Amino acid sequence: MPKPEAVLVLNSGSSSIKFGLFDISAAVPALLCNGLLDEHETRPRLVVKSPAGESLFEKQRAASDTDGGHLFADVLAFIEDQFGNHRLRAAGHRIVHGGPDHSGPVELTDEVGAKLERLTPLAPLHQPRCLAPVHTISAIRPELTQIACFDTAFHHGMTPPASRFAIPRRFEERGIRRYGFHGLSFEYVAGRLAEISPQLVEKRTVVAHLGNGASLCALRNGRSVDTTMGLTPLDGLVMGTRSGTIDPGVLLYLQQQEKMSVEDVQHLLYHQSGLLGVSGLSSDMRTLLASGEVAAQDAVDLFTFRAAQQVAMMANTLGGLDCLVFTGGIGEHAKEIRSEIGERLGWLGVRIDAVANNATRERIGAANSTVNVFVIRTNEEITIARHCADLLRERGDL
Ligand SMILES: Nc1ncnc2c1ncn2[C@@H]1O[C@H](COP(=O)(O)OP(=O)(O)O)[C@@H](O)[C@H]1O
Ligand SMILES: CC(=O)OP(=O)(O)O
Ligand SMILES: [Mg+2]
Repeated sequence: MPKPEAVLVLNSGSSSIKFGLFDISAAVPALLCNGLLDEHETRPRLVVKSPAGESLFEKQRAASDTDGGHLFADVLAFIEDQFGNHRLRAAGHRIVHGGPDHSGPVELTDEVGAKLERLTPLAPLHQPRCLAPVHTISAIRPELTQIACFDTAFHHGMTPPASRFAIPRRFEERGIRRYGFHGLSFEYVAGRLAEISPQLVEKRTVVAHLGNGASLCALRNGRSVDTTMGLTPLDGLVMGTRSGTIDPGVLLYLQQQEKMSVEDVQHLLYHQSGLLGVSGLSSDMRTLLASGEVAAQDAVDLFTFRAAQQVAMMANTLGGLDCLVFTGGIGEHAKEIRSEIGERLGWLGVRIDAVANNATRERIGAANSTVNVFVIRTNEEITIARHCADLLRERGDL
């Protein structure tokens, strides 16, 4: 009997690093175990669970050891130990920025890796975090194929005017255009929506990925036609620590009048703004919803105001709205946020059923809603596993 084939998936986000081990022997990848590398505590912690949610392994690094990279080595050792009957064929990575050249997954050769490294200024909060495990794994397992799956790829077919900035055309030729992100999540949601409601595929759908990073995608026929993030993951919605859409004049003012350096402005926009900046309290939606402070409520209000405003923008691209989907940590778990955004979109025909919403059912639209409203739990990891399996099969390696 040949050994079953497996792929290790790493999903490095701005607030978490998730991973999953998938059996890719059959057409549909099957989860073997998954886990979280939690770096937010003072000591990085690794938790591995079975598909049923039982804890399989837990490890906390010593206080002196702040390098999360060691935990990737622990993940590989755990897999070797517990799933040694599988043949690990590849490590698949979520890479946030793919730049203009990548419309699909690619093998992470040294050359590709170096090119992706050069995109760091376009995603300074993410790109180094996504590429770090690539380096760790290639040091420990140099023979293992590594594959990059891009957040930008799903939006690659987006065309002007949606993809264009109103600046001189020569900059567009140099790649300064709107790329969009969270594509692995939008791709998963589009696929799941087609399973739940095939008749909605041709309809006008807006997907709201609301997590620590947040963006919207206008979907038609399963493809992205518009999105709220741009050249970088700073544009669009209010996020945990990012400003979202801002008058570019503010940036000039901060530099010219407040004498802030370019680095200070970058730090302000990526790390000190958004929910954290407005509340002065936290970037975590749970903390803000539980707080009685006025500034926390102000931050939540701005979040839902801007989200509804930009859903309307996406609906405008689509020429109307038939379907609204919530996903991401906030979209999946914060019923208050879904309800508030729904209220603000009442004029577009959105009505959320309070009972279904409180119970976080998959369908939360009320009977009199002209818009179908869903909550779909995203799964970027399985999307990456599928892409890796497809690439390995295309190459005849599987
Ligand atoms: N039960 C909950 N209620 C409200 N917000 C939640 C809940 N669970 C998670 N969140 C929020 O989800 C966000 C993280 O989203 P997630 O998609 O997991 O992050 P990332 O962007 O790093 O992938 C945080 O702001 C967190 O507060
Ligand atoms: C692109 C992006 O914003 O990702 P995250 O939600 O992980 O921050
Ligand atoms: Mg995420």
